[in-house]
Amino acid sequence: MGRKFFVGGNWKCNGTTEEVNKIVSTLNAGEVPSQDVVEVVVSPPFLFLPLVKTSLRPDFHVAAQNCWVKKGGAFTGEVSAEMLVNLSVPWVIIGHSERRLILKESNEFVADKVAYALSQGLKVIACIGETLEQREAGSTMAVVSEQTKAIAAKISNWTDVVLAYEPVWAIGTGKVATPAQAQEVHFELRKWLQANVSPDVAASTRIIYGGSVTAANCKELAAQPDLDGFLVGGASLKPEFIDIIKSAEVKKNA
Ligand SMILES: O=C(CO)COP(=O)(O)O
Repeated sequence: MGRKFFVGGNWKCNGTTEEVNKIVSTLNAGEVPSQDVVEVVVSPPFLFLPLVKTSLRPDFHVAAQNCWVKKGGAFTGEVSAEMLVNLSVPWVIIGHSERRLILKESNEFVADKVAYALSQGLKVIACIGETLEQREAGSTMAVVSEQTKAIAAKISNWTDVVLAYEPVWAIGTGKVATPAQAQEVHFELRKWLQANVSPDVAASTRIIYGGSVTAANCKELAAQPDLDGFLVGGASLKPEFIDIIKSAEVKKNA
């Protein structure tokens, strides 16, 4: 149903000006499939967004890693959705597990952020995912469907949403979900969208996987039918990010 492969690079809280320039040069020199085949979005820390935006090749786009939950104002230390729009930053990552767990962002708070960012015209990479404890307790689907339900309750248009399934136990651990494990959750999430939002939204919304994705494991994951791309952490800071982008070809040839 024409879900374009999506590869996001989440740089998290990493980088100096020199390192950022180096990553951008590598990305700019990379030979990757055309924009018709893959959408590439990199997410540097706020401070580097203007630098990356002006120096990055035009077929790649940028995302912020967070934004404030409502209109800006007296909220020390926050960056508003309006500011991102003002700087022509098209995308924002919301609800990353590092923010949910370390900064205690609740399902409702994340959902409010998603709704507000969309209302301002931003496109949103909304992150969900279970912890190891939750997986071992057999509550993976209960957890990710609660997280998705909170978002679904507050938005009516999914066109500008990419859902990122990132099992917490796979993030930064080198312990990637197996293709079957990822496919199972992506399939269930799509089924959830079909039953609780609409068949159209289920068919058209991209569900991407994140958690220890590398050049070595991306192709097998990309081949899974309900997996529409990746949100890459550590490997997005390295030249192998180009190889991960190229895994979009797997889909094209599927
Ligand atoms: O959290 C992630 C992307 O948002 C994944 O991080 P890693 O690829 O470093 O495991």
